[in-house]
Amino acid sequence: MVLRIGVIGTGAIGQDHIHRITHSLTGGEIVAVTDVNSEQAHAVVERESLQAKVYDNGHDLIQADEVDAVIVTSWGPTHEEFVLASIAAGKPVFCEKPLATTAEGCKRIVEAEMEYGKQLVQVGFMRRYDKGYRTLKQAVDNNKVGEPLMLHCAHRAPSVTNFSGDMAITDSFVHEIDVLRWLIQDDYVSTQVIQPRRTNLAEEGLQDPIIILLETKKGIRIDTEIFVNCQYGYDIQCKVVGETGIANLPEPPSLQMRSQAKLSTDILVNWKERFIEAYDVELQEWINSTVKGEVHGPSAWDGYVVAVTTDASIEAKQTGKIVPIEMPEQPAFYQEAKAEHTV
Ligand SMILES: NC(=O)c1ccc[n+]([C@@H]2O[C@H](COP(=O)([O-])OP(=O)(O)OC[C@H]3O[C@@H](n4cnc5c(N)ncnc54)[C@H](O)[C@@H]3O)[C@@H](O)[C@H]2O)c1
Ligand SMILES: O[C@H]1[C@H](O)[C@@H](O)[C@H](O)[C@@H](O)[C@H]1O
Repeated sequence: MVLRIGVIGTGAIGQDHIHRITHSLTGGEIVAVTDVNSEQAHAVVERESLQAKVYDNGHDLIQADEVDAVIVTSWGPTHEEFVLASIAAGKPVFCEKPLATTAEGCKRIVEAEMEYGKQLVQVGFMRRYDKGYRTLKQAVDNNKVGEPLMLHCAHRAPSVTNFSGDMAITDSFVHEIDVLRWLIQDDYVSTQVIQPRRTNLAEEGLQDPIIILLETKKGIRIDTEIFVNCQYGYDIQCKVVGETGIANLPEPPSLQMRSQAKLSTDILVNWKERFIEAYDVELQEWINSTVKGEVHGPSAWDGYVVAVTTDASIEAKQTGKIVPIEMPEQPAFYQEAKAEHTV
């Protein structure tokens, strides 16, 4: 069976997902698209040679008979409304991060999905599909370094544009919030934000870098440096310090050169390249599980946990205090589903 997919939002990542589903992946076909910039939506259909109808708006696309499943890649503040509409229509939906811009919004989605009675929502946290993170998780799960005690992480980008306010947390750190919890199978209990000396190379008003300190239920301490104007490259680091050893996130493969009296390897400069394979695996696994009527990837509950942790971290940045993260118990509805699948 071919999954007939409608895409809401044909901007940067929407175009990437359309391209990979059409040219690299199997089992999915883009049959409908929409964007508030309809000229762009038409241009994408033409450029990718899609047999797809361009809809006036996301709601009509969700209702369309030919659409089996929905991908939401519009701006963050529009996600909640399209995910809720997909649930109301009983259609599986893959939503790029954030699931909603507030924890309350995510909660509304969780409640709607539970009321519907079946999981339909997957959130686009692609790091769980990265080969490096999967290798690291295997080592942790197989007790290769003993019980994890501390994690030292970094999320660095050469530079950013239009990054303001708390986007280092809401746009960047959200990936660590999701993937680290998945990696160590633990929940966060508090967060603190340290603001070191500010780089002169950040846009006016942006505090860069920041260090975020998370504590988990088991007492694991996690420090993450977010530095989005580091100049030298896009660099994601994760080191798990356990009772008997240390496991590092593997570096992306790169040619080692000996030249001009130097031994060197390149560092990537953009996130698309760094996670290109992860996006492919993520969308392929989403198509495969959706056809079976299942959700295997990051759930609406995971999206909610990220939003609660994000809100607490913003408060911690604003107040300079250690802020408790109060998370309700995960509903059985999500626990049962998780027990059956691994991602
Ligand atoms: N998982 C990741 O690593 C990752 C990477 C990049 C972006 N994202 C997320 O994907 C989303 C899109 O990011 P982007 O970089 O593609 O942004 P973008 O601005 O390039 O594209 C968003 C598109 O959505 C359209 N749009 C906005 N409101 C709409 C509406 N109501 N209906 C239909 N279309 C609408 C815009 O016209 C635009 O074309 C964001 O939420 C972003 O955080 C995730
Ligand atoms: O910090 C960036 C992340 O590393 C990427 O994976 C994208 O999510 C991008 O939107 C963020 O700005």
